[in-house]
Amino acid sequence: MNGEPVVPVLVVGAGPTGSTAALLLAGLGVACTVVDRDPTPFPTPRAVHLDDEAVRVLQQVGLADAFARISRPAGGLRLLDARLRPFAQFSRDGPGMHGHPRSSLFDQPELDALLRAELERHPLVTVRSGRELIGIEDGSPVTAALRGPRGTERLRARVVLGCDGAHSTVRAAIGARLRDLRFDESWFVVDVRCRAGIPTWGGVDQVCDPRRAATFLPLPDDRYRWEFRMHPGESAELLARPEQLARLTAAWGVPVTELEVLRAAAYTFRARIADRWRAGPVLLLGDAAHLMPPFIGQGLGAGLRDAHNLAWKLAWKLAAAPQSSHGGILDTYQRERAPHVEAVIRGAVRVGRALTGGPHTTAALRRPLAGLLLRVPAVRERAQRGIATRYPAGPLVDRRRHRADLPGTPCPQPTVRAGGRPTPLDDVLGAGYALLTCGEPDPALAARARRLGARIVQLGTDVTDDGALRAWLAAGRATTVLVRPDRIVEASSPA
Ligand SMILES: O=C(O)CCc1cccc(O)c1
Repeated sequence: MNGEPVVPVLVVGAGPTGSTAALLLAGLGVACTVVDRDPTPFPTPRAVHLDDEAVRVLQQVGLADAFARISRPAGGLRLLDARLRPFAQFSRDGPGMHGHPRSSLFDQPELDALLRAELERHPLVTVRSGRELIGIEDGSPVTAALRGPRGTERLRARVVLGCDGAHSTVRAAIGARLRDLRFDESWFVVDVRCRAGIPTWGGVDQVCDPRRAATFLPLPDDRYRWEFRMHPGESAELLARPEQLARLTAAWGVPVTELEVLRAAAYTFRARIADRWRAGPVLLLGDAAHLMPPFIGQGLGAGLRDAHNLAWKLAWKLAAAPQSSHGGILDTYQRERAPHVEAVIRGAVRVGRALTGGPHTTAALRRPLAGLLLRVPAVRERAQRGIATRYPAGPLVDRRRHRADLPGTPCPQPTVRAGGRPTPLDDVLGAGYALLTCGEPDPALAARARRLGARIVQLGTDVTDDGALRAWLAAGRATTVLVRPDRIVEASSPA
């Protein structure tokens, strides 16, 4: 066993979070072995929504165009009463700050196929499907025991990433516990094809009916998803019967005979967060670290943000790059991600309760109350904005320099002109650190950028844009920002 080669990173779980983590790492020159329990990607749809910041992560692994082809931009979220009459709408029209549609709906098996093909193509990634992790032995390197087609195999790795979902074996192996954020509801999830089409406005509909809360999502092409809150005593088998399905979907006006059911299953929507995301070289990402109800469509996006936050830090750690100021770089992973994810989970729970909870009297009040609340500009602005990442101050988020608003938040990605051609900003920033400036950075920041090997991007010379970047810098009282490889601003120079 000791003569066996040691792989730099073992990724457990080839779902979108694990696959994206492996591709990000491979893009940074780190070889990964990805193992998955299932011999082939899981064929049924699960996640259906990503926001623009999450699609920007897919862009970093070269999949933004392919994702655009398999997804449809969504108009936003509407709240409907029990008779499907809209009473509030949160629009996600127009380009977001990340250079992608602010809301996209897709069918997960298609995303899985894109990611799997990319993994298979990458010379630094090895995929070993049909192998289930059964244990991890501490040590340096770590030894993972895998049950595979030829019995138990052992694999040694410098780092193990647990991307193995809600029932994570890696989580159990490091003794992490899930903290309960108090949401447990059983919902019936039905994915269908309807060749005749179901009339939609192009966004997500949330039916705020306490007797039968429901969500309706128009996926690409002729696919659709319904989610119905289940009543005590109901089962997926019962609700999947044609007469029950006809009753549940009647308000949408489609004969049940027009529906081809792709999947009908009961799900328990939960809100949980792991108390520790790392034990030495073993780390948790995605559903292994956190679970949230789907009411704001942020579950998978949180996993992709985890991968984005961690991959470059891990690459630096493994390369022992000259980041002497970044000692304990892996400690920043949970410190940054956990508060953000917890806020998102709590937001999803609040939305779920507000939209679908409570007795009939609450439902009667919901409509006028939503109307009133949405007249308050701050509330409206907050609801329209959706989820915005903001990491706390720490070793990689420097808010000490001046009254800095930008550190800890993402740098926008407009299309800029570079070398005479329209180019997404991230292509100009490159895969490492970048210093984006429209003035003279203060000497300390410039020196830090040099130490980090940052690419210097001068606004107005190297790139020009329509003024959005200057406006963003000015609003953040900055002339220069040091942008991390995950596009989060680490530090800024005052204006
Ligand atoms: O807020 C949005 O624009 C989308 C919300 C959404 C996405 C997916 C499921 C869901 O219940 C809501």
